Amino acid sequence: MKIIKVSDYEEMSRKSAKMFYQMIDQQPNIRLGLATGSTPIGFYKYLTEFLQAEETDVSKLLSFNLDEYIGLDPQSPQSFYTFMKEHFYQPLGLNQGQTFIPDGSVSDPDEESKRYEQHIREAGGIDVQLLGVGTNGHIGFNEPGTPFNQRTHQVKLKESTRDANARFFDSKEDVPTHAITMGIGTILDAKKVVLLASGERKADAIYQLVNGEVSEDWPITALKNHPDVTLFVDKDAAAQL
Ligand SMILES: O=P(O)(O)OC[C@H]1O[C@](O)(CO)[C@@H](O)[C@@H]1O
Repeated sequence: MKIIKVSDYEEMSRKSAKMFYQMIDQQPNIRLGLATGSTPIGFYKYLTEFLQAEETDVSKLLSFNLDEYIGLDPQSPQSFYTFMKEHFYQPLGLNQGQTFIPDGSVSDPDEESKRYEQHIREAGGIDVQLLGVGTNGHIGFNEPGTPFNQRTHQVKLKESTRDANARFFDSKEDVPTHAITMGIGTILDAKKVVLLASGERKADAIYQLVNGEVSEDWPITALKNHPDVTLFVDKDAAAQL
């Protein structure tokens, strides 16, 4: 694992975005795996800026998001689709034929999970997967205890995760109880993984990734089994290293 220690959120966002910019520039038909949450907001801002400044051709890239809540209309303000539209798809003018995210509004989320997994496979897999990490070490919505070989599937969210994400909703009750997420097996199939971690809330998870044993108790430790992981970590998240 390559560990890039940076001073703060801003530097993490800029440096990781520069890395993605260079990969897109070199491989215009790259298949990106993307993430939502507070962590990558700065990353998307810089990546959009770099691509626009260089007038990079983004018409051939494909993007696949990690996860989506079940029971939210894609157009609802809290859906991960809306997040992606605002931070990445619209600023770059990406079209619906190149941006993919599980549809959490369907009547059969298990069927949707299978369809999504198959879609990734048919596209040839993911070249580089961006990840954030939950305070309990979750990646995507793969909570502690998730088998590492799982593919895209439906999950029941931990109350701690619903609490952590309640800030995006009017009240905790509005936070969906379930989601569709790429499985850890799906994530590990990406050729390259780039993980962003900022802030002291992430320090335990980063400690486990770098110094802990591989264990389903900390889903992030699955990345120890991947041959090409780059971690961008700021001072606060690296506090226990
Ligand atoms: O970046 P944040 O908002 O701290 O969230 C951390 C993780 O939680 C999730 O948003 C899911 O709860 C992940 O997608 C993300 O990587």
